[in-house]
Amino acid sequence: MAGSSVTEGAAERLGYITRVQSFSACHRLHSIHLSDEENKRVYGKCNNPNGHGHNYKVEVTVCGKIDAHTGMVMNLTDLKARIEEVIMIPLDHKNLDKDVPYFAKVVSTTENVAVYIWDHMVKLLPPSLLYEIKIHETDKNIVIYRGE
Ligand SMILES: Nc1nc2c(c(=O)[nH]1)N=C([C@H](O)[C@H](O)COP(=O)(O)OP(=O)(O)OP(=O)(O)O)CN2
Ligand SMILES: [Zn+2]
Repeated sequence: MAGSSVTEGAAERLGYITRVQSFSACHRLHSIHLSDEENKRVYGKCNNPNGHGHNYKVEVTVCGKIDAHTGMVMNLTDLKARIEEVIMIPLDHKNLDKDVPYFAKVVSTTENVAVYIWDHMVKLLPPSLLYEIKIHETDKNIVIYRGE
């Protein structure tokens, strides 16, 4: 089109960018809202008193306009720094239930880990930029949270 360029065209386009981060942690599925018997019934082997571990893989996706001047939705190096703050420092090599105060009363399901990450990440990013937190708890168990 006359008068436009590839760079100008990109200014109106939305991009989704994702940074992947792995962390290791242990936990036990045990709800303070359930009796010991109910906990055993609901969570089965995951209610084992001494817990179990995961190598979680988290995908943090942001969505926004591709800036005409920088060519970026946001600098992935900045996203990496936020991930360090929100995921690695508080969660990596931790016992989620004992080391992370948030999970003292909130059961450490992967759904709730995703909510935890969303709630902390959203405060550190420009408004409306965070799109999705996807967590691979195992190769087969995957949870998505989009702030809804
Ligand atoms: N809705 C949820 N259900 C379960 C969660 C969860 O976070 N949200 N978590 C667990 C356990 O923590 C557990 O670690 C899952 O283990 P497991 O079923 O053994 O994992 P795999 O499916 O990968 O194992 P395979 O035996 O290879 O199938 C349980 N439920
Ligand atoms: Zn587990």
